Amino acid sequence: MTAGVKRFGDGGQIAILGAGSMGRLWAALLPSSRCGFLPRLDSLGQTAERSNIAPEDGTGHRGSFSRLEGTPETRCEYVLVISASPDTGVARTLVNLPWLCSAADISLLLVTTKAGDTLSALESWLPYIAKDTPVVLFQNGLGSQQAVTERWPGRPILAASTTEGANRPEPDVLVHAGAGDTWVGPLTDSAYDYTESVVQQLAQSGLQVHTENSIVQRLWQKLVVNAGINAFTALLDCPNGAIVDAPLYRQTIDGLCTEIAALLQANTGERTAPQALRKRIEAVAKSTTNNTSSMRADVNAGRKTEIDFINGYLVQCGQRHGIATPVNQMLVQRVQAL
Ligand SMILES: NC(=O)C1=CN([C@@H]2O[C@H](COP(=O)(O)OP(=O)(O)OC[C@H]3O[C@@H](n4cnc5c(N)ncnc54)[C@H](OP(=O)(O)O)[C@@H]3O)[C@@H](O)[C@H]2O)C=CC1
Ligand SMILES: CC(C)(CO)C(=O)C(=O)O
Repeated sequence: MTAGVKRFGDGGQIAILGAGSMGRLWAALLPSSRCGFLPRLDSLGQTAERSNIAPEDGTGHRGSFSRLEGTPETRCEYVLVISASPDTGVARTLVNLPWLCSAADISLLLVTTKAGDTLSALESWLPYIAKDTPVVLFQNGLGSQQAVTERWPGRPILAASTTEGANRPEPDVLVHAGAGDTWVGPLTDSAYDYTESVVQQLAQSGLQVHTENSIVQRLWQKLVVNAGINAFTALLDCPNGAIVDAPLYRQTIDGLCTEIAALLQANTGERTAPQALRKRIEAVAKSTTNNTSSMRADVNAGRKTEIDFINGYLVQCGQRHGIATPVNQMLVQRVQAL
């Protein structure tokens, strides 16, 4: 592996695939002259059929995106509400960014779809994007990242793990609800040389962005917390802090942490006692006591949850390593039944 820092077109476009809460947050804070959203190609089927032009078979270097030729540029407008800083109070800014009609000039791709949508969203766009364009995956949980790197092992693919919090109380309002940290690191071999440059570019947002060469380890740390909080909040329909007193949680958390400790060791080599994991989960539940978790929000809005990439991923790991995961299985089944 070479140790150099790869420069890539700093003047190129930063394209965001997934114009939801996370995508809109980064888009609003990165330099606006360089940012735009990639539309859903599935919703543009008619345009694609009419143009009748196929992508350059996997070379991705064609420099233009024929499918959307003739499509007028449309804009995505929303209000960014920053309630993250107790010092500055609430600030509002109008954001107006393009839906991109061309993939020609993309020098960095941020993927902010939900975990379950990531592979198909990338399947539709990557054939048009240059093969040396770094792709940063922002999904929570694990499993979707591996699916992407197995599908495109030669591309520079990175992952981000973030504790930023964003939500959309209304379609055209994006609330930056909690300032946090974002760690970015390489998943594929060719991504190593891009990491510093990607971190520098993301840091232009003003958010705290750090290089993390052990990004999978970092994703596991977040997975542990999500596995111990999200499903309980969805099943109990309560804010994060309320789970710790609920009988369902109190009766199953030690069993859950025993499963996670064994899986953590089998997958990453990290040895952490189940009690320490429980402490970590409860510290986050208490520090985010009034939060509605993403899974509770998804269930209440009738959306598909990310359970398959959180407790469901742990069940799959258990099957691979011969580790029993009855509590994780119970949580997956019960959330799926909601
Ligand atoms: N929000 C947060 O605070 C945090 C989120 N994360 C993680 O970030 C990821 C995104 O979360 P979040 O932003 O909240 O989710 P959202 O549901 O708000 O956004 C996902 C977006 O992806 C779009 N999308 C889905 N499929 C496609 C496709 N094929 N092509 C183009 N766009 C597509 C959706 O479009 P449509 O609206 O049309 O369905 C939606 O706008 C998740 O994995 C989440 O766990 C991590 C930390 C914090
Ligand atoms: C840490 C936690 C539980 C905060 O709400 C989260 O990441 C989520 O809701 O998905």
